[in-house]
Amino acid sequence: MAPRYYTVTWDQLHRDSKALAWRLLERGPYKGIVAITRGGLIPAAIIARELDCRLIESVSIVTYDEEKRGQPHVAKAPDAAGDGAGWLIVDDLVDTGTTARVIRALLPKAHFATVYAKPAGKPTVDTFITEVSQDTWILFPWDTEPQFIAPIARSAAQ
Ligand SMILES: O=P(O)(O)OC[C@H]1O[C@H](OP(=O)(O)OP(=O)(O)O)[C@H](O)[C@@H]1O
Ligand SMILES: Nc1nc2[nH]cnc2c(=O)[nH]1
Ligand SMILES: [Mg+2]
Repeated sequence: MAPRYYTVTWDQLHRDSKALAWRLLERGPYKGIVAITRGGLIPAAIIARELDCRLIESVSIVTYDEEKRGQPHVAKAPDAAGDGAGWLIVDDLVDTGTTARVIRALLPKAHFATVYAKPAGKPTVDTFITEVSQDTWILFPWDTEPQFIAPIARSAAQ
């Protein structure tokens, strides 16, 4: 079945990431933030700014090639962060929870937060802001660009 799409604009991503920062504030302070590249980098930057956190670590877990899911592969493990105690992990979303399970194995004591969550991934995340259905594919601002769309009257006539 073709997925439905949920398009997230820069403004919306900024607003949703700030909402996540508000929720995370009461659980802090954190020793630092671990951003899961690449999707977690922008939310992590916004959250780091709001939580006044300057220590940012990155982990690269590659699970998808566009919309096709493969075996998760750790392209870069965390250099610092130990077992994750006192650290905050940030990603843009959880879908199946595959990436989350890999990061949890690497940093079992960290707090894991995402901006968006789908039902299958929800049990793997500690804090998130917006839930979308499992058959929805989230399109981030970096996945899209504005383009010409024909007037409704013209496209309806075809
Ligand atoms: O819960 P899951 O089913 O594992 O899916 C969620 C992960 O998939 C996407 O990353 P992706 O592997 O596409 O890499 P990217 O962040 O570099 O685009 C997204 O940024 C999450 O990290
Ligand atoms: N952009 C994007 N990447 C994903 N990786 C896993 N699920 C998704 C999704 O819904 N949107
Ligand atoms: Mg990712």
